[in-house]
Amino acid sequence: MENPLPLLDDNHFELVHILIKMAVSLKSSGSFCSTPPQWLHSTRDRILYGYSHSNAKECTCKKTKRPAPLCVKATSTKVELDFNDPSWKQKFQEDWDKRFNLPRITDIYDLKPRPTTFSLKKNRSPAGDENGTPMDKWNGYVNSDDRALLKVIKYSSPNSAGAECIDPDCSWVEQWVHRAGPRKEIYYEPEEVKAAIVTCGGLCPGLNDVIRQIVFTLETYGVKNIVGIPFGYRGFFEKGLKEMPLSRHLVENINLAGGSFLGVSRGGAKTSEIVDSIQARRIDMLFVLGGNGTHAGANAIHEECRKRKLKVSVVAVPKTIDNDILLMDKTFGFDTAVEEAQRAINSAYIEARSAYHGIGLVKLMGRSSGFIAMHASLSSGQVDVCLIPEVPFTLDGEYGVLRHLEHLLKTKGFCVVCVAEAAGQELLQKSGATDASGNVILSDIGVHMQQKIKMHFKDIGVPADVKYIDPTYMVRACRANASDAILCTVLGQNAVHGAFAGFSGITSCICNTHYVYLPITEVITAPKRVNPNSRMWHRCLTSTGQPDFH
Ligand SMILES: Nc1ncnc2c1ncn2[C@@H]1O[C@H](COP(=O)(O)OP(=O)(O)OP(=O)(O)O)[C@@H](O)[C@H]1O
Ligand SMILES: O=P(O)(O)OC[C@H]1O[C@](O)(CO)[C@@H](O)[C@@H]1O
Ligand SMILES: [Mg+2]
Repeated sequence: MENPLPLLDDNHFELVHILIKMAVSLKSSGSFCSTPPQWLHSTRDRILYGYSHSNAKECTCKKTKRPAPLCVKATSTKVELDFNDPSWKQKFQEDWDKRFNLPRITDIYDLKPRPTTFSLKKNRSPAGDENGTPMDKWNGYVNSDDRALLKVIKYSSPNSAGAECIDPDCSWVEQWVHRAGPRKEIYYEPEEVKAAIVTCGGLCPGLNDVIRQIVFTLETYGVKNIVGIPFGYRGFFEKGLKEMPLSRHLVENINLAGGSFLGVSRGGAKTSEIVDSIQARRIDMLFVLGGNGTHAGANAIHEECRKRKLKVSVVAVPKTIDNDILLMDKTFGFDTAVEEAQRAINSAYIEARSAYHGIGLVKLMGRSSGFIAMHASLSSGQVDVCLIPEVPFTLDGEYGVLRHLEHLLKTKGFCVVCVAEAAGQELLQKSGATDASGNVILSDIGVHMQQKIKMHFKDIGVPADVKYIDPTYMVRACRANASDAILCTVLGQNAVHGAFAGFSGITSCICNTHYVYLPITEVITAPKRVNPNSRMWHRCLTSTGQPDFH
């Protein structure tokens, strides 16, 4: 839903028709390699939406042979709607409910729930307090039918800024998702549970806060056997890596430092070996903290457990400074990364402001999206040019960035540029290299721009003092700030409530300011990217005052 296509006139219908056919043929060939359209529409009022995907198997598009951001294999969920059909909304909603229904262990097991052991009323047992008042008089539980609305804006036109529409009229359609939190009934005997926690991918502020809250909440339920898997998925099969027993006492202070108490790693996604290990270790609940790749891995583990009919709940918590996971307001660590990034921008500003014809250049992380660069530019208010991968730009020529920098030096005497690491990749030579997880290693746009700026001003005979700052790992190796610490606390606690409620293959996240569970399959179809038609990007442009660079 990030980048809805504009309404098309009849002249473009043929094009849309071809696009839809391509989508269908790609789908039927079982492989989707570019960011899939959530929907396409035309003046003939047809819609295709709701592609659901299983895990990435390969990272090159079979059809185009081009590398894909997150190469995925399409599965069978697809609905074609005819907007002339008066019941299209109902059909949409039925399909929506199916897609967002949470997978649970009772789908494969015939299990009876038991009353929860989670109670914040210390003097009462779940069966009732000493006076016989039953716990169900305590309104502290979430009803399994509770829902939160994923979207709350009613756009009256598809041309409204940032509009996310389903039909050509942009009709209001309710999109409900499942509310997170403790249930009155649970599907595990806490005393018998073995729970494991694993942190994968790159570092991210808040990992320790989430680990800590998961341990606290498990203990509140009465779980005694809690372990940490060291160094990501690798810890499941790498010989010599031993699981770490965890307790409230052990993790009490880990949130005071950045990093991961358990260690992280990339690569080594061997689902069957991981599930062999889960089986051998008799793990009942697995909490997986990570980004897009980790979620794809968690879903593969969940599917494999189902195939083997194992009673295991796999619950993910979305971690990434990049904020590039679909549907959710933000991932934990993002806020802190933005705050740190802002410090780098501030230093660049001070350097540039104090130099004669100073140009401060800051490169910020973000593997496939420009959220950190956009938000840090907005929060600092000191950036004159913000460049993100979602908005193409040119450096040279009349409308290029360099000409604008000339103008800024002339008019205000200095300037600050913030560039996202994935921006302008088309201007650079690609190495084709990938990291251990199969992620493309990006070419260095920061160094390239630094050289281009220096050369340009030398060529035109204008002095320019370029100061380049690449804060790299500094933005993610720090401890969580206050807002992330709260997010981590809630997401960690909810992850445990979700596992006890018997869900598996879900992620614990925040949508539209409410805490919810989403099926992992719905959040891994593609990386989330900045919508250049969103109000946020427009606000960033208002703040920087930059023109279009093409
Ligand atoms: N499609 C996939 N299926 C199964 N496992 C995967 C998949 N993609 C990645 N993984 C595994 O998930 C782990 C983390 O992946 P990755 O390195 O891409 O980090 P991430 O979770 O996306 O986080 P970050 O935001 O730091 O990049 C790795 O061990 C990787 O092998
Ligand atoms: O930790 P590594 O392998 O250097 O990866 C760096 C990447 O990880 C992230 O920090 C998180 O995905 C990206 O912003 C960055 O591109
Ligand atoms: Mg990733």
